[in-house]
Parts: sequence; C-alpha cells; structure tokens
Amino acid sequence: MVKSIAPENHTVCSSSSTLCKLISWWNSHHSDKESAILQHQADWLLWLLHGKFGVTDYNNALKVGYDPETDSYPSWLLSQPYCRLLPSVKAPGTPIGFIKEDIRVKYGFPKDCVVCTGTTDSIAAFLAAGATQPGKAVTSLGSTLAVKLLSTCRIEDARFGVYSHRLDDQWLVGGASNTGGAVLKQIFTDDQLEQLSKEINPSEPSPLDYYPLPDIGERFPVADPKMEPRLHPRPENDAEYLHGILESIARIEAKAYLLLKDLGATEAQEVFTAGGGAKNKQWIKIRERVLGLPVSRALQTQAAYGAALLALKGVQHNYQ
Ligand SMILES: Nc1ncnc2c1ncn2[C@@H]1O[C@H](COP(=O)(O)OP(=O)(O)O)[C@@H](O)[C@H]1O
Ligand SMILES: O=C(CO)[C@H](O)[C@H](O)COP(=O)(O)O
Repeated sequence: MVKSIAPENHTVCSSSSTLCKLISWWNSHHSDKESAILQHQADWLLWLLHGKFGVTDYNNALKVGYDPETDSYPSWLLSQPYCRLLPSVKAPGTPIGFIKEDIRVKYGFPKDCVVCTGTTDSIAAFLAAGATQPGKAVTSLGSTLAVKLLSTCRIEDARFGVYSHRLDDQWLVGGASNTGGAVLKQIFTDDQLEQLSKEINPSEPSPLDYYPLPDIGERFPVADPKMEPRLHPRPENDAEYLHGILESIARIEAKAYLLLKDLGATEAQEVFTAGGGAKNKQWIKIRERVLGLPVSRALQTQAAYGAALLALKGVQHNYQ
C-alpha cells in the first residue's frame, strides 16, 4: 500500500514507519476519522504542556513522509485522503507557546516558561553528546541500538532501514536496530550485567556468534520483519554467554557503520555512546576492537539533556 504511493526505497516503506501505522489505522478504524489528528509521542507529551493541537517537528515527522530538505509534505502524500490528519511542522526547538497555566502553577514554573518543539529520542541523545563535526557518531545503547552519524550528505534506503534526519544544515544518517538492551534485559538483571561484565576480558574475541533480538524482526542494518533471534548455543558459564552477546551486538553495530560508509555517508571517525549500555566499560572496549574506531561514553548520556539543550537554543534564538 505505502510502496504504491511513495518513491522507491523511501523511509516510509519500512514496515514500522509512522505512515504504515497511519494507513493501517485509517483502513481498519471506521469511527471518528473526522475529528482525529496524528500525534507522535513527543507531540502528545508537549500538547499536555502547551495545549495546542496539530504541531510537530521535522525530525518526528520524517517517518510519516515529511521532506526536511524542501521543508514540506510531498505532493504524493498531500493527495491522500488522510492528509488533513497531518500536523503542521516546525524546526526542532521552535517555541510553540507558553506552558498551560494549571501546569505552571502545579509544578512552580515561571510565568514566561515557553514550550518548544522537540525531536526524536536518539537525536536528543546525539545533541546531549555534543558532537558537531561530520564523521562524529553516537550509538544509543538503550532498549534498542540506534546509530546516528553526522554526515554532509543525505542517505535514505529502506531496503536496509537507513534514513537521514536533518540537523540544521547537516544530516544525521543512521537507523535503529532491534538488538540492544531489551534483549539483555530478557536474560540478565542490571546487577548481573554489571557483575558478569567484570569477568569479561574485552581484548579477547568471543567465538560465539549470535543475532540477539528480543523478538522476531529486524529493522537495521538489515530490514527483515521475519528475522529470528539467534541466541544459541548457550554456554554453561554466564559471563561467557554475556561476552558472546555483547560481542555479537558490537558486530551488528560495526556492520551498521560499514553500511553507512558503503552507501556514501561521511566516514565515521569517532563513536560516542549514550543510553543505559554506555556505562559498561568492558562493552566499550569490545566495541572499540570490533569497530576499529575510538569509542567512548558521551559526557552526557541522557537524551533528556539533549532535549533541554534544544529548548535552550530555541528560546535564546527567538527571545534574545
Ligand atoms: N551494565 C550494563 N551493561 C549493558 N547494558 C545495560 C547495563 N545496565 C543496563 N543496561 C541496559 O540498558 C537498558 C536501559 O537503557 P535506557 O537508555 O534507559 O533504555 P531506553 O531505550 O528504554 O530508554 C536496559 O535494557 C538494560 O538492559
Ligand atoms: O528504536 C527506537 C525507539 O524504540 C529508536 O530510538 C528509534 O526508532 C530511532 O528513531 P529515530 O532515528 O527517528 O530517532
């Protein structure tokens, strides 16, 4: 359905895209189409704060089909019956309005507190890391593994789950794999992760070859909704098992950066790490060996810090 209206290999062709979800909803629900609007999670959260419907940012809107290069929805999307559900789009960090009075009073915010448009979680993590030059990258090791590489050129190829977000006048090229912390959490507690990791010698390659996924389906660097998790054979020693899983996730990350290079992105030179997995020093060393690049923990590993920086920039730009 999406493939019949969108250009070949467009990001919206990925089965997890916002546009696929919107069309699936449009075709399966027969009530309330008249009053419905499309909100991304971030739009909904911001709406609770400012109370204005139908506003988003061009990062969140990418996967519904918004073109951040022309700063507009493409004509193939605007000719669809559900196009009036699409929110208006502003640059990330643009002031939308003052915070609602009841919320302001409840939480003690100042009277001039302004709410700005946001961005996606892994872009916020990139901003938190403070990387500004092409070739610098951030891998977010949260529930999933999201890769963002600052590049001078834009790349998009849904066959591999690769897309580019606009970051001012540059591009954040990358994608998100379903591997990452969620699969670790299915097998180990956070305490076990910390203790077992200490038993791993990161300079020694693990011979175990897995494809750790929490469920069926992968998005990037291979887009395959039917891919099965591969987590066997399980050795008796848990530290060996964890070593094999961390090393296998590192191989997926290395494949991701290699793919971006092959597709023509600026070559990665240095990788910062954000998210819950960033605290694992052994994993950072394993990744450094497998990627063949300098890898370090970002100074700020919380995406929320990047979102706050974005709001600060927006307010300074518009009110000073
Ligand atoms: N020591 C550790 N080593 C590797 N991963 C860890 C460690 N501690 C926690 N994690 C993983 O970090 C993930 C949580 O990170 P977080 O950035 O909060 O995720 P989310 O994407 O859900 O916001 C969990 O899925 C957990 O498996
Ligand atoms: O898997 C994720 C959340 O579950 C990723 O963080 C997300 O898909 C990445 O999206 P984007 O590249 O648009 O920031």
